[in-house]
Amino acid sequence: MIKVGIVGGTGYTGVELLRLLAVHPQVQLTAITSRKEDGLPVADMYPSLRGHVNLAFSAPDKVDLTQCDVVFFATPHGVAMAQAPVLLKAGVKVIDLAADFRIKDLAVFEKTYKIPHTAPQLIDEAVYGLPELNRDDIKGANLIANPGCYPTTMQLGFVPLLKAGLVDAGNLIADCKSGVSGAGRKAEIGILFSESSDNFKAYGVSGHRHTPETVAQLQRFSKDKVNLIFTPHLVPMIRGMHSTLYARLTKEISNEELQKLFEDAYQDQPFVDVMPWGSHPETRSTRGANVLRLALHRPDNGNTVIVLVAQDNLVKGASGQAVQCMNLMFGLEEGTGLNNIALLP
Ligand SMILES: NC(=O)C1=CN([C@@H]2O[C@H](COP(=O)(O)OP(=O)(O)OC[C@H]3O[C@@H](n4cnc5c(N)ncnc54)[C@H](OP(=O)(O)O)[C@@H]3O)[C@@H](O)[C@H]2O)C=CC1
Ligand SMILES: CC(=O)N[C@@H](CCC(=O)OP(=O)(O)O)C(=O)O
Repeated sequence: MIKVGIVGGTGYTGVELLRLLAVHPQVQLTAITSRKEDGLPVADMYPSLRGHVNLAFSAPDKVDLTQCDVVFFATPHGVAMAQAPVLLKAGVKVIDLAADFRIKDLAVFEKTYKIPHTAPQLIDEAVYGLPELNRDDIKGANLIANPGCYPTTMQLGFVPLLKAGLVDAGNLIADCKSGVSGAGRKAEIGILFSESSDNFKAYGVSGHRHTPETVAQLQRFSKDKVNLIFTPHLVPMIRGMHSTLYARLTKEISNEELQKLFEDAYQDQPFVDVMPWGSHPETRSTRGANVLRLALHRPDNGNTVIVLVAQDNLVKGASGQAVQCMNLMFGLEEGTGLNNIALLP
């Protein structure tokens, strides 16, 4: 059994890890930290886990995480970088759901996140945890930088087009929407019920921290310089993310060939569903499941291709993806514990 520790067990991605790992056949949940809820049984806070998780939260300084085989950091940016060096030295694998190791360029990281990096020596060693694009490296990794939720949708939607050299890399547009759980479980005016329900707005339009992460990853697949306009929006739902991606075709290609390009790209990828041409993937069809659904459109058969992408921000956009990485790192079948179907309706 893999002994698992979770730092930040009270937050949304932390408890989503618990939901997935509590029924994972190869995992023994060993330690779950919370600074505020030291001693509280996990199931008292999250009754859905009654009968499945018998642990209590522990203050971070009261647990020895080096007894674990792998530690997930479901914490704000800056926490994993402080603890990863000691854990890695002790032979513990680390999966960070935050951004500490996602950006390889230290100056870009520090400018984007406005914090100094305290473990820059680990940045090169970290592997970007998007299995569909990085599977072999993840298998051999000790330190995973789990992707951001928006970047997952943008990469899986744009990469087949960029790889095939079919679109103008300098003119990519992503119009994305997230449910409110994307902002985490914290008290903040903008995510109060009265502010975010029955409401709809864009945010981060002049610059969002997911742009540099996404551009750097997309650039790996493009000969031409990538330029991305990314606009996130907050939608009045709890879970779910929908991205509408626009790219300009630069070569002659039929709709059938475009569809085949995506079907071929993802045919061996169990967690990416390429829907029939012209479909409309719904966030509801991904709720609680580690799946990303996408579909292609081309208005009036012109030179703009639109990729619609839907996922659950907490599962394929965060904790499910992290478990997918863990499975690969420990030589397990990639889908172990991740094959449940989305909620209906
Ligand atoms: N929500 C989402 O959809 C996604 C989130 N992410 C990323 O995952 C990470 C976690 O997000 P999310 O679960 O939403 O966040 P939450 O705000 O819901 O939870 C944060 C957790 O971290 C703990 N924590 C906070 N500060 C510290 C600290 N200094 N040391 C140790 N523990 C700390 C908190 O518990 P306590 O205060 O009790 O210690 C809490 O359990 C973030 O980096 C986020 O950007 C990535 C993809 C999607
Ligand atoms: C709705 C909402 O606020 N979403 C978050 C994205 C959460 C996430 O995936 O971001 P990181 O892991 O990179 O912090 C935001 O836009 O900041």
